[in-house]
Amino acid sequence: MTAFTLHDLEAIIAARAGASAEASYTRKMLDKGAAHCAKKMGEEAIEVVLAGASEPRERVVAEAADLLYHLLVLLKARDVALTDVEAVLQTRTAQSGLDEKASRKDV
Ligand SMILES: N=c1c2ncn([C@@H]3O[C@H](COP(=O)(O)OP(=O)(O)OP(=O)(O)O)[C@@H](O)[C@H]3O)c2ncn1[C@@H]1O[C@H](COP(=O)(O)O)[C@@H](O)[C@H]1O
Repeated sequence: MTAFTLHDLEAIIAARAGASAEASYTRKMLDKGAAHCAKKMGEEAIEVVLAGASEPRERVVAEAADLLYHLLVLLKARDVALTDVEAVLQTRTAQSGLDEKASRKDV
C-alpha cells in the first residue's frame, strides 16, 4: 500500500492551477475549460476500457492512473471537491446498510 492518496493528488492539482501553462500540464488543461477536460477524460476512459479488455495488467494500472488524474482535473474545472463525491458514495453505502455490515463477517 502507498501513502499517496487521491486527496494528495487533488491538492497538487489545486496548487498547480496557480502555475503557468508553460510549466504545468494541469494549468494548461484548466485554461482550456471544463468541456475540454471532460473530452480528455473520456479519451482516457476509453484507454482504460481497451487496456482492461485485453492489455497486460501494468497497462491497466497505468491507464487507470491517467484516468484518475484527468477525473480530478475535470472535478477541479467544475469546482467539485473529492469530498463531495465521497459524500455521495458514503450516503449510498449507508442506504444499502453495508456500512454496518462491513464490520461483520456473517453477511
Ligand atoms: N498524474 C499526473 C498525470 N497523469 C497524466 N498526466 C499527463 O497527461 C498527459 C496525457 O498524455 P497524452 O499523450 O494523452 O496527451 P498529450 O498529447 O500530452 O496532451 P493533450 O493535448 O492530449 O491533452 C501527459 O502530458 C501526462 O504527463 C499527468 N500530468 C500530471 N500529473 C500529476 O500532476 C502533477 C502536476 O503536474 P503539472 O501540472 O504538469 O506540473 C504531477 O506532479 C503529477 O502528480
